Amino acid sequence: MASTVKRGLPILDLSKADDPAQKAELLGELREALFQIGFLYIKGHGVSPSTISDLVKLLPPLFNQPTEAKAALSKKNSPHFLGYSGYAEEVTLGEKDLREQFDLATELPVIYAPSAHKPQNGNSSTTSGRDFSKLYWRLRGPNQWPSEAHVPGFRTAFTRYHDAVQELSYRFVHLVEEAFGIPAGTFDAFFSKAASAGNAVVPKKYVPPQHRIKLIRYPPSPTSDSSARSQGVGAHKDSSGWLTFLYQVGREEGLQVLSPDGDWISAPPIEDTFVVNFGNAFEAATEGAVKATVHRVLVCPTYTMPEAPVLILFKAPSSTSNPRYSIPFFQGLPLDITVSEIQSYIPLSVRRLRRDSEGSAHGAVSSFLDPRWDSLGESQLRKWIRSHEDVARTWYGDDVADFYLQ
Ligand SMILES: O=C(O)CCC(=O)C(=O)O
Ligand SMILES: [Fe+2]
Repeated sequence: MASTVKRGLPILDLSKADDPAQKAELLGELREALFQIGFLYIKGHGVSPSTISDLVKLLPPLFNQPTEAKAALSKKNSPHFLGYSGYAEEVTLGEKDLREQFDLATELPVIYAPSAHKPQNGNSSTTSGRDFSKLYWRLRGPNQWPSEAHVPGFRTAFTRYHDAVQELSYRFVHLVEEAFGIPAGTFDAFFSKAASAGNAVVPKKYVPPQHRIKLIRYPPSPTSDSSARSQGVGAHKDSSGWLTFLYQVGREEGLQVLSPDGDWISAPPIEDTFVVNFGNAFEAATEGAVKATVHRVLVCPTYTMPEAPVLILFKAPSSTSNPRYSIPFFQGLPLDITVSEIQSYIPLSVRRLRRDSEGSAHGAVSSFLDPRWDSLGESQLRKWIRSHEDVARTWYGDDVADFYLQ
């Protein structure tokens, strides 16, 4: 296992899926990546270059808006924790994250209904019997869009990017299912798509999930001491969703991945690729067979050599003065889904592959398995409240905030 990781993080070419002669090879590579490191690059992903560049070129104007315009989009306005957070407003592992970000999501209306146990819109065919007075439904709701005057074309470019990466994420999940040896489409029910024929599980109807996309800017490190790289975002497992599809903009490095041996491996930007990793829910669903791999971003004040020498041929050294931008897409799951429900979709043959966590730097299986947090929505609410206490106190009140902050 270690030998694979030491060769560098795997790069999988998804276009092999279209060629019957190459598909088996791709699925073999995917199985290895899933069970050995849980962190990989994909190329041949099918998202058009213009869809990516149309959003990427709006990142400087988005972040360079006047301070008041950004403040007007603050997450503090949003019970859904959607909007802008300023530089160093978030904390990971007790330390400030030196980045600023816009949190956006699939554009969806409010569904939370505090005094009702049934949806008020009468759309009972997909949602019957659901209790929308549960507080975690309040996480779901519309975006705060920047104004056309400040960032012209933003909503159109963002929506096109969202839709394309959503499509990629669904296609990729089908490959994961095949790599697991279960029918492609088994997890379609989570995304409110009709499950494919041949799926033995009778799918429950879920409310379509809301995917979240962060647009992040890491300013260059404030220190010129190259040994003192600062925390862009502290070591963490992704907790927002099922899978993460990260686009790293430009050439600025900083992303690092914790290997099972406890070494930090660089995950530099590679042109025309997305990085894929797995969230806490995926780790919990597979009982740790696929890890929610720990990663972090260190902001570099000076150029550091990438670990894979071949990359140097294709890259100019990073400049010290460029900010680093990145765009993670967190594939959402229905908020009322429970760990045991998700697990019922995963065959025992996969769950048995759990590596012994003892002695592994990946540590024990996610706290998402904690029975106190019955549904995904419950664990998401806890996560958002813990990272944005001010938003929580404003919109959810002190009792709720105190409960989840304990
Ligand atoms: O900026 C990056 O490259 C990674 C960001 C990340 O891991 C996160 O926001 O969860
Ligand atoms: Fe992350």
